[in-house]
Amino acid sequence: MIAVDHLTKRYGPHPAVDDVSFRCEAGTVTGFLGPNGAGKSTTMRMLCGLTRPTSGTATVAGRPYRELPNPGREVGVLLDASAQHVGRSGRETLFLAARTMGVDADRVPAVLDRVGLNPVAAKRRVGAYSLGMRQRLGLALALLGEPRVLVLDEPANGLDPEGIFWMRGLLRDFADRGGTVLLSSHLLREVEAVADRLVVIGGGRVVAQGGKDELLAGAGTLVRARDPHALRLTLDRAGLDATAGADGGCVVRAEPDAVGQAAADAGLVLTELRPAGGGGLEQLFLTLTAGASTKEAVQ
Ligand SMILES: Nc1ncnc2c1ncn2[C@@H]1O[C@H](COP(=O)(O)OP(=O)(O)OP(=O)(O)O)[C@@H](O)[C@H]1O
Repeated sequence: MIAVDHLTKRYGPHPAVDDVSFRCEAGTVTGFLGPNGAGKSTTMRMLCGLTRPTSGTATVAGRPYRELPNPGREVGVLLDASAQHVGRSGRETLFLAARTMGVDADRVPAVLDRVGLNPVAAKRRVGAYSLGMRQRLGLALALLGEPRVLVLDEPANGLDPEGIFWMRGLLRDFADRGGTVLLSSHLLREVEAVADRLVVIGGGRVVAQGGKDELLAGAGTLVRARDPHALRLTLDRAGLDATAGADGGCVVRAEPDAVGQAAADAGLVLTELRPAGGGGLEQLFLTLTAGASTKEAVQ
């Protein structure tokens, strides 16, 4: 289990992470989403003892990471796949990590196989690996100690579509066997496919969290009118809270019935009216993080 409570990190006057709290339970995959610079990596680094919080706490299995007696046996961490020693082979990297963690070296071939690094690839120097191969090796390192918790920052970076599909299966299987996964990703469709719960962060603060289905269901109403300006005025006058969505539409925090009625009362011609969650996670993400830098975040 992961518990993050009122976690805050300031660099100078502005908080990179601002009073963030969430839980990740056993048996679930939690998708951690946010635009560039939202504070995802900083939160994960604090969770893994790499960055000291200004205030608040983060624990794995009930303890701060730095107090875990053998952290690799409790939590598998993949924060930066390019941080591996380039002069060693993948196999050597894993053998060394196994010795450090007190894991039986016999586990190494099985873990290599699990992440899809074949014996030829495993003997090559990491310096010659593609980013996708480094991600697989990073995942192998994370899984080596048979932890119950995985913390993965952008693990799909550099993976091809087949690799992304494979990783989705691996994470789902890990959670279905009772593991806990916290996963940050820019690939919203992948997160949508694998996550049970979502934590959405923007400008260092949690803007939404909860079950994926529940968040998608409560995403409000997407409405478009022939005259967008008149629509905004009408929604304002009706006291309906609206955010400009993608492509000139508005996402309104109200049921379609209330939005349609307000438009009809004002004699507006609507070209679209539907639950916003029908647009999936991408639409929800854009709505929740509107105003923050989302340009690079949606792929
Ligand atoms: N060591 C540091 N010193 C100063 N500012 C930092 C440092 N690390 C992060 N920041 C700032 O904190 C904010 C959050 O950064 P962070 O890397 O956590 O965001 P992110 O959500 O992981 O973004 P991305 O998706 O682009 O990786 C950014 O404004 C960033 O510039």
